[in-house]
Amino acid sequence: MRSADLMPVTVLTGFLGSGKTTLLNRLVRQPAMRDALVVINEFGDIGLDHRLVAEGDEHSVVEMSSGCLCCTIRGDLSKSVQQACEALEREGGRPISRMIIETTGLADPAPILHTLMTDHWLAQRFRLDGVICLVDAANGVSTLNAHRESQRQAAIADCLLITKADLVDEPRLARLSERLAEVNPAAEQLQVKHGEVDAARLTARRLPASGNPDRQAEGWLGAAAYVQVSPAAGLAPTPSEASAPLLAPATTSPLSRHGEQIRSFCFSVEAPIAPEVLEDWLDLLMSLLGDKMLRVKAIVNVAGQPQPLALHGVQHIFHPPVPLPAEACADGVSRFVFITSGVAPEAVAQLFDYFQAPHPTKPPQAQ
Ligand SMILES: Nc1nc2c(ncn2[C@@H]2O[C@H](COP(=O)(O)OP(=O)(O)OP(=O)(O)O)[C@@H](O)[C@H]2O)c(=O)[nH]1
Repeated sequence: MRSADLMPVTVLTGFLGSGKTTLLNRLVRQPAMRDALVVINEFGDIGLDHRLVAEGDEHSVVEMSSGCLCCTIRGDLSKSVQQACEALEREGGRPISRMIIETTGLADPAPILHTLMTDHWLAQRFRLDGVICLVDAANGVSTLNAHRESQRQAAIADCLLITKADLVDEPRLARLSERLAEVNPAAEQLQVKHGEVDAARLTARRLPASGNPDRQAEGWLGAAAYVQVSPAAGLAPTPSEASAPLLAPATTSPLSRHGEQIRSFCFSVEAPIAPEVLEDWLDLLMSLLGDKMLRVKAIVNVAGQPQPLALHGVQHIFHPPVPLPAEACADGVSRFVFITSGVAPEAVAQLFDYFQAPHPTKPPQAQ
């Protein structure tokens, strides 16, 4: 099945009490979400959230409450979705056309995206449309500072929804907005009150499908918002990083003040990239550092290919590449956005140089 034919999945994430259920309740009432399958993951013995979600076909809401989707019950996602689809079919219900997954407040979204990409049944039917992260305006900054999960949720998102904006003043909102831009410079930020948002706004940053306009691909990548890194020199290392092992996380960064060090950057390559260089480089990066790769997005000019390719990876896995219209990479520059947990940009740049070099000698030392 072509990527464009797969059903879109929206992952709704956000820390405890950030307003996910409130938002979902509003979303499912909108015509654009009429045919959505809603998966609600709750933690604890008594799941309540699903009861709060608006009426609708009983099979269009799937509750998963025996554990957290990102750790213990990943395999159950596929089974539960499959059962819901079969039940709808058996009972003549409306076929679904998209899925929304509400994660628990403590979930790390990366393993959930990984499951969507690697589970055979799911990957044949669904594609990630976007990750929406809700951040509570009243507690957002302190939550980001105190909880690694909250930083990861914000870092990986395509769109950041600042909820409960009615509870705080403008300076406080501005501080939160700045902090979020540190963690995730490319994500669009929207303010939401009591879950009121147009569903169409949340689906505007999806992974481009063949034939989509190039502007959409550009928006999806958001490359311009990141620290820029290029091959050969990479970024000049700071004195403390210069003597550190290449693949060890760097110790100093403006983003390392609070808990986990999220490092995101855009690596650009001007000349077309030979397919074997691309494959070897990404294979090695993902096998050495996959668990630190929260998200990788790229639009690549591959040597000998008439169309640029969109790549999308999470942890050790990449989606099948999606060919884009030539205009999506009009300047011929390949751009890779890396959102990582502590991966130094130099590691990415130097590994690329190694594979790009005509007579490589020895790969850089992994730690
Ligand atoms: N004032 C105000 N309250 C809000 C807003 N959005 C949500 N709330 C309230 O915040 C509380 C938590 O909202 P939920 O939607 O349950 O949050 P959640 O993210 O689903 O919570 P968990 O499932 O516990 O992680 C509820 O009492 C909501 O009514 C908002 O924009 N403004």
